[in-house]
Amino acid sequence: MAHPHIHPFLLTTLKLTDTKTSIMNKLLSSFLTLCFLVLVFDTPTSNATGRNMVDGIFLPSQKNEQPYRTGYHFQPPSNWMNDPNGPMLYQGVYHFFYQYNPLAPTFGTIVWGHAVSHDLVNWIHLDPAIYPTDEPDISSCWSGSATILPGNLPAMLYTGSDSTSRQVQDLAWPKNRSDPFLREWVKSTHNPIITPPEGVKDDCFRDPSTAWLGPDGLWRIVVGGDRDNNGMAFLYQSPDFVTWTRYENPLAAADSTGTWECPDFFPVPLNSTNGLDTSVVSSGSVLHVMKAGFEGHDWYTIGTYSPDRENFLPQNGLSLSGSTLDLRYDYGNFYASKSFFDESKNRRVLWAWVPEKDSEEDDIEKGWAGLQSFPRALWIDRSGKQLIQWPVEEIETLRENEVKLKNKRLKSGSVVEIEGVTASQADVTISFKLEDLKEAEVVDTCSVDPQALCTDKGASSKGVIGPFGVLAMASKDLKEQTAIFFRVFQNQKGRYSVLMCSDLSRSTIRSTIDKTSFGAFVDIDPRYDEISLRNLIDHSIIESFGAGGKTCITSRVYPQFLNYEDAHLFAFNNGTQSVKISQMSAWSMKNAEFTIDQTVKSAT
Ligand SMILES: OC[C@H]1O[C@@](CO)(OC[C@@]2(OC[C@@]3(O[C@H]4O[C@H](CO)[C@@H](O)[C@H](O)[C@H]4O)O[C@H](CO)[C@@H](O)[C@@H]3O)O[C@H](CO)[C@@H](O)[C@@H]2O)[C@@H](O)[C@@H]1O
Repeated sequence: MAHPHIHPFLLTTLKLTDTKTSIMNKLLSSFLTLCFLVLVFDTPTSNATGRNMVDGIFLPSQKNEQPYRTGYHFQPPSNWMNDPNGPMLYQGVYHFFYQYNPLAPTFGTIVWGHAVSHDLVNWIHLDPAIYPTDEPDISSCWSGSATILPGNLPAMLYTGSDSTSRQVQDLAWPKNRSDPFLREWVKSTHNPIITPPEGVKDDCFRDPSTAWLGPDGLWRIVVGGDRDNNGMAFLYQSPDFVTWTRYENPLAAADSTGTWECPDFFPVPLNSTNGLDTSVVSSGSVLHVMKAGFEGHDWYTIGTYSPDRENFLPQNGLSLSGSTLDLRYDYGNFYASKSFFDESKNRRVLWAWVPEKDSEEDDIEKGWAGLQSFPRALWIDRSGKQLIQWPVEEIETLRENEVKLKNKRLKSGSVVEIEGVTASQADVTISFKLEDLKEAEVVDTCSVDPQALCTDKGASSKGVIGPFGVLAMASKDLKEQTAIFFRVFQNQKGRYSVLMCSDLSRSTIRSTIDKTSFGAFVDIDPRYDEISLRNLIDHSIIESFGAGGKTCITSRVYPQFLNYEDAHLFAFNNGTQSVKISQMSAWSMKNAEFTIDQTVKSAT
């Protein structure tokens, strides 16, 4: 089916009239809804999505038709998706919005896709919630965040790209608060509520955060941007959510990072895995996290926020910058993340965009691009120095057919198949016990880049203690394999370091794929701690969690073998010293349900 094109329509119409007539809004609204419905309901036979649909439920793709679509990671039925937006819990329903181009599997005019869930696992797709209608967002509705105001009123702040591509901040409200799915949204008549500050380029000012309420009763938000290429989180305050005043100093900044995208700022309690409402202030037992996206990664630092002085002091005293700060949520493909406080389970939940690593031509061919990470709970490590991330517990409802292993020695050079699991859609936890560390290879780990070390010493490069780990999404003959592994080093003073790698160099024999490997150190002492690894494998995505979520690496993989019954899973050890699998549990994962809301269906 030829996809209708929206851009000329939108742009010409708005340039000609440049007004806010309700007729035009209705026309645009109907047109966008129609485009969405046409695309969504084209899916049963469409090769673009590879999904069949019965009674509004997407069934797994025909075997081999769409090998890279996921079984339990969120994605829309088709087309382009990037950042997660405005996640929240409202009347017991989880809402997830996302940057979405309903018209093509490539970046374009962006609307807010919308889906709801009762468990963060199974999702109901709704019509797009926010889309270009008026001058303050006529070119696109970009990223933003939800805040639940007193009286249980959700407010959505987002970036509008106007007709001159100026980035402004806009506000939208639900049209009908008694609808728990909040299907329709209306824009504030005050839009734009914030315009770029003087000295900030029009296209370097975006992505408002969730607001927090200061002890003085004023709301605060941060907005990402830069001045002269120095990235920063501009800080604003408001008494009413409509009138916003900027503080002179940004809440955080770093030199030469370029524009900060999607800043997130939230409190974390010490010595607890719980989350906190965004308005809780720092105290002896509460610290704050500042996160920003730049240079293609999400960076964070932990520190103390003083609302009275209106400043944030990173605990390590360094500025938030890629060159000086080594804290990242994830060391693979994981960007533009956003968290929200889930009061039903007292936890903070994190989402992130996991971009494609194939070519744009490949995306056009498959009819879609972009995944979301599986929602992760996030809390501060006992050390107080870093965050821990772990898939939300609801994921366990998808597990079936557990396969276990205990006290299995992996001799040097061994490759052991883990049989009995659906290797293309699995949840695998494994713990390694090391016995003798004295012979660990000597490397000056302080001066070495872990990603470069992983690239240099991939899974096939023999070591002493490691590489050991798993080979996921592997073909039977191992010509294609993604190795997620550890390798232990010591420095001249005998201090041990554990390197975690995702070696993508042999993940596919296809040539159009970016096969850059990833790596990071894991902050554990292998003399006392076993080394654990969890992998969420889902066709073209592998989310890897080292040491209980201390180090996370998300990878995209596109093996050439097309029959997913041909995917295999192995444990391996390519070090000269043997290692022991103290325990392993692997589950096949059922498909999550992705359905279409009845109102969308009946509207056709
Ligand atoms: O949807 C807009 C919102 O998304 C954010 C954060 O993701 O801005 C993204 C941005 O560029 C999207 C774009 O790719 C470029 O940026 C990516 C990440 O920032 C890079 O990974 C990529 O290499 C860059 O090319 O995605 C398309 C294809 O990848 C490409 O055409 C886009 O440029 O959107 C803005 C407009 O393009 C640009 O300024 C941003 O970097 C968030 O900040 C927005 O609210």
